[in-house]
Amino acid sequence: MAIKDPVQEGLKAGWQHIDASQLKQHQAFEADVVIVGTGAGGGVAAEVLTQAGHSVIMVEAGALKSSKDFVMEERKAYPELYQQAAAMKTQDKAISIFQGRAVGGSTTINWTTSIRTPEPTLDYWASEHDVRGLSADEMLPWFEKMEQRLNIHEWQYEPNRNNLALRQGCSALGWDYTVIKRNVSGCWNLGYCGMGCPVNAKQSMLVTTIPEALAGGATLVSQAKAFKVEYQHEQVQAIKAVALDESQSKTGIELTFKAKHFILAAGAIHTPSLMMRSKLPDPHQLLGKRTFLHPSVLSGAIFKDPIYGHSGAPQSIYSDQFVWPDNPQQLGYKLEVPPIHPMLIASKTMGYGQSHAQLMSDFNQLQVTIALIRDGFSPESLGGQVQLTDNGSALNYPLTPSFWDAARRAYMSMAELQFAAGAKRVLPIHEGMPYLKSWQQAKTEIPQMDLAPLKTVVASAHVMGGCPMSEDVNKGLVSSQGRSHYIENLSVMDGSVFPTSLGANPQLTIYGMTARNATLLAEQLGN
Ligand SMILES: Cc1cc2nc3c(=O)[nH]c(=O)nc-3n(C[C@H](O)[C@H](O)[C@H](O)COP(=O)(O)OP(=O)(O)OC[C@H]3O[C@@H](n4cnc5c(N)ncnc54)[C@H](O)[C@@H]3O)c2cc1C
Repeated sequence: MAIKDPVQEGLKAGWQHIDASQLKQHQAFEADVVIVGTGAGGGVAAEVLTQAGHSVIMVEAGALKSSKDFVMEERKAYPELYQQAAAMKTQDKAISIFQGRAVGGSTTINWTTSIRTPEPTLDYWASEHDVRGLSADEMLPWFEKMEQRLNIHEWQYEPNRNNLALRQGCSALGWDYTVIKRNVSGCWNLGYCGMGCPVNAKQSMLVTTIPEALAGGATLVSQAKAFKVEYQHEQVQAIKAVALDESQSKTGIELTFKAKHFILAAGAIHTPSLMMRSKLPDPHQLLGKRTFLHPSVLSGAIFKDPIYGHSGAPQSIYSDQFVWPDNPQQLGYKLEVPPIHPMLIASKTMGYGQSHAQLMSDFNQLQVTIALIRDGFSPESLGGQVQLTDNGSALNYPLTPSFWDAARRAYMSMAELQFAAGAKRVLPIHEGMPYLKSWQQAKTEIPQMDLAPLKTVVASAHVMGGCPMSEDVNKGLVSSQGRSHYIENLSVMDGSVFPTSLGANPQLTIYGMTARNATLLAEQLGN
């Protein structure tokens, strides 16, 4: 069956796409609006502004790939579509970070879970961070608009066995669980969303908003990495970028982008580091601080029957049983499962030699539950700080006692859940931890675990914050509409504007907020 490939079709139809790796001369570009980054924020902003009649240029460091390149192989997907070939880590190497680097950004490789911003999070932003206009009622039409645009619906089919175990455990224990809404259309239930959707069912930016913007006359410049925002008298004059080749090396070609208005949408870590490198005003020293990760701990479980966690929609059930604990000083955590692919699991689990070989030989029976810890809601949870390095940036994210307290509670919950779902053995993913044979044993062993950076496996696919929004300049660099407090013609529209993490997967929050903010910007810019 022939797969419809909107990217190849668009290119044939004459989209304005410039692959900067092929340029032989320095070049200058000009439009009404220049957008840096084409992920959840950049993609939506490009569509909204183009539809409002503005000329738009999208500048993207990654390459333009399409379903013909998505061949369901980790060895190809990670180097081609992920930041640092999916091996990115925090400065002390204690947390693995997954982020996209391709046209479509992280949406090209994400797992399609689509959740509105939890109401307590929006309330907290209003009360503690002076965010205005983003209450649940005010955001409702924007979520509805994006849910319709990206075909976001509850997953109609039986969960794969990895997710089923999460549901069974919750049912057995009487815990809350929810069927996940996904942004897919005609999904084949393959399970390879994280390697780029080979059948274009995932309604990522790559096949929705970016094609719409390009069909409406926008220009896409791929393999072009912005390195400097030049400004004078509270106005951005230009953004400078370098062309990159396939191996991410600079080709020596420089690009200059001029516009009436500039939008930074390079994602958390990268938007703040671009702003830091450009020495944009930051009188209250906020830039790059309060970068959040939903740092996640993992629990493996071996079942008698195969789980085949690589196959089927990667996420279709979550549990919010523990996200909002009664004690507000405690960090809460959301329970989900990840897709289980061999390289991902081999590199994100512990052990070596026999113990690792044993784990990998049980691969098809392996169920994995993750607990995403909701960071940023208390003085004990300040997140990380982006720091510039000689060749880029790094995130310094200290794991604090309040994180370890949540991690230990999360290991307990996950083990209880997995045994309740019928697991034969449970393995908290932590250096030296033996398989636990019963919930009784887990209750004895988990409180003794010597949790520590590099011993405990911690990972994140949700990078947020670092350029917070607030109406109070002491707390935010941009307004609740994403407009810079200091530079008149600069906005930020991506996950970096979150004042805290969310307690939910971030893509729909970014879609909804950007739809709102880009619509307001389009009005402000006039026709
Ligand atoms: C493996 C994985 C699974 C995920 N699963 C889910 C999920 O199921 N549900 C969910 O809600 N969220 C999920 N997420 C997270 C979600 O996709 C992101 O939170 C969201 O896409 C972030 O949007 P953004 O616009 O902030 O940045 P991104 O989508 O990351 O886009 C930023 C873009 O900017 C580009 N860029 C960076 N620096 C520069 C520069 N200097 N010049 C030019 N371009 C630049 C990058 O290459 C990238 O393409 C997942 C993420 C990953 C990595």
